[in-house]
Amino acid sequence: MLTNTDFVAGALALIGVPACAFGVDGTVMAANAELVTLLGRDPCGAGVDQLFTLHVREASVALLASAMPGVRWDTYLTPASGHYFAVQAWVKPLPAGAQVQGATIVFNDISDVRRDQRALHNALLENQAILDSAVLGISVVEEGRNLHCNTKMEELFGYPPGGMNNLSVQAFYADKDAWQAARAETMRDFTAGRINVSEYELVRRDGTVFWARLSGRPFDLAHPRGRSVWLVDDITARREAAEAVSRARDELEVRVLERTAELAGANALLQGEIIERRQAEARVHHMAYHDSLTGLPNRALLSDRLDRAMLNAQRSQRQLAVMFIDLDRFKTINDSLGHMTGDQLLKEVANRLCCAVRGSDTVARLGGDEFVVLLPGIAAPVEASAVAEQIIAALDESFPLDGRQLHITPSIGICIYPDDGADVATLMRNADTAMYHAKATGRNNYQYFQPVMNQAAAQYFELESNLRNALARDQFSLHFQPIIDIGTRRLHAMEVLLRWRRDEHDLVLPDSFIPIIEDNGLIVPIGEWVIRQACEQSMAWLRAGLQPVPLAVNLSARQFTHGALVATVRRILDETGIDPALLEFEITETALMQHGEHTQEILEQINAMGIRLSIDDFGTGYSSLAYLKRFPVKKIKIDRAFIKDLPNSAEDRAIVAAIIALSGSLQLSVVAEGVENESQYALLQRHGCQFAQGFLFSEPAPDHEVRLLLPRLDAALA
Ligand SMILES: Nc1nc2c(ncn2[C@@H]2O[C@H](COP(=O)(O)O[C@H]3[C@@H](O)[C@H](n4cnc5c(=O)[nH]c(N)nc54)O[C@@H]3COP(=O)(O)O)[C@@H](O)[C@H]2O)c(=O)[nH]1
Repeated sequence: MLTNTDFVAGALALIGVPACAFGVDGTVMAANAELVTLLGRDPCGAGVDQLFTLHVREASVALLASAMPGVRWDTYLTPASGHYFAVQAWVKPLPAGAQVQGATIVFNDISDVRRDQRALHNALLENQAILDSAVLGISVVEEGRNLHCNTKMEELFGYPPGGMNNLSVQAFYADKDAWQAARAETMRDFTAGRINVSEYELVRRDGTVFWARLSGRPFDLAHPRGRSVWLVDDITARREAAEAVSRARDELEVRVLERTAELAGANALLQGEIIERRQAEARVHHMAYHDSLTGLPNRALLSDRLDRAMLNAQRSQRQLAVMFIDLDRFKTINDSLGHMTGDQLLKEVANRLCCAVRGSDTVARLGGDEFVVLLPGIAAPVEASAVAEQIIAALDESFPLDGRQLHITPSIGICIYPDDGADVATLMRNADTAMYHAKATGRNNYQYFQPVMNQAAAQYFELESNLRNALARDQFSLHFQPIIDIGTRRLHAMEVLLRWRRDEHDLVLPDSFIPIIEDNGLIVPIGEWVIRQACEQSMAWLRAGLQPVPLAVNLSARQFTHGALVATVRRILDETGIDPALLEFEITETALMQHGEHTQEILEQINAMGIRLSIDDFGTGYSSLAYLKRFPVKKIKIDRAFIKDLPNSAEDRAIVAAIIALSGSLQLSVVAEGVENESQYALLQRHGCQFAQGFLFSEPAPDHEVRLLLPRLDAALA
């Protein structure tokens, strides 16, 4: 028979969710299978309170006791396993007419719901924890309003907790324009399905600003205008640092540019200096090996080339020639016409020398008027003769310089390698010796070196060296040679002739030393000494009561053209007090002709002082009386070469007669030199020659002899 309890159990079985029924005494009367499964045990017979987990048991029993119809509450059951799980309990009392009194409890398993709730809760807690611990400001924005945000965001903007909620985002921008620009940019990115990342200067609650990096994205990229989440980072420090870095980089860049420019400048300067230095080195090198005036190789380069040429000649079994060239009387031109003209002449000479030799030959200048020509690889010494002749011919033509026609001749010394020397020094020395020999043999010629020349050269150098001290040692003296009036055979004048007493026994005649002192320039101080000495002698005769006669002093070409001559003579006249009428200067016609207008000028100045001028050695040079007419010359002296054979040579007689006749017509007095016998004297007298000089009357003699020829002043007055 079916009991009421069976009926209740049958009803419970139909419910389909865990359920049970309990009586008024609180004992479970029936439980369906779902509940038994859920609990893992059959609760029937046990107290209903035992269904519930301990911590909710009391509360649940209280609710059951209230027997409120339809009471529902969430509670926990404790299954056999010991785990509890969430259920919603729904109590319904058994109907009042029922045979059993009690109530049913239907359980709704809400453990999943609870788990989900818990998970959600945990997720929310997690999110909150994340939001609260985030170092970035995070906010949710909708329709331009900040719905809510994290603490960091509030800190960033200086708001109290919740103070930013529902605020318009515009409030965070400096002005409306900035905000609208940001919105437009955001919409552009969101619409394109991108997150928006931007940097703006935002405003805090207190009005201060800071630089923020914003990164926003819509919750749903498909709805760009919907809710969005924003991350905000204060990047002021980073920007300042970046700006500082940028400034520093800019400064660095500027500094680098400046330094680069500086370095470029310095580099350019350096390059310039390197070029300049190279040029200077090249110049120095050129200067070291070339003559600055003519550009020709100098002694150093010549030595080098000579060295190489000797090696080549040795290898090729050939010879070479060294030609030492000295320009005759160049110093006279230099002294008289000045260094500028002298330099010009040297340059022209250099050109002509270069033209006279082959390209493979070397023309060098050693200095002054000394040149050397090196002929490498000659087959025989005679080849040097051909070159020497070409050089003489090349210089033969006059040099038009400064409106003058200058003439210069070379003296050339030649020596041959290996016969005359096997090293540079010996070859140069021997060529030089040969050159001196060429000078001694009349200049304007060439001479090959011969060993015997060394002896002559040694003598020459000894002489030259002694001459340098002769003036200081008072070794010079004057001799005087009378010039006789042919008509009366009485003393007319005296020529002053220099003598050198080299030692006690050795009286040296001028022909042996005048050319040397002309060459080395000593003629200028020695010549001055002669003029002064002659003037003093004349004054001494006067003081001795003798009637002085005019003294004829020889002037060499070099002395004549020396710039200081006129001033020197004037000073001597002043200092000695001699009457200028008692002084005559004899100049060779060659010396006169050499310097054209310059000569004219000097002659006129001398003439203006009252000193007479005569032409010495007439007939040996240009012999142009017409030309001489231009000069203030009073007398000519016929060279003794024409007098010597006068009695026997019709030709000489004709020449002498012509000179005397022409001189007469030009109102020039004539002196015949070198008259040694009466025949010559008679002939000269017959041809109307006024004056004569020669051994027939007297050889040159010292003062103490010639003063005997001078009339006494008192006798002359009587
Ligand atoms: N610039 C200077 N030149 C000078 C000076 N003193 C002399 N000289 C020149 O030296 C040359 C030689 O002079 P010297 O040896 O004195 O010979 C002179 C006479 O001794 C010589 N003479 C004179 N008469 C005769 C003669 O009858 N027979 C002969 N064989 N010789 C004779 O002639 C020389 C003088 O000649 P000149 O001068 O041409 O009148 C000589 O050229 C001097 O000029 C000086 O101080 N400065």
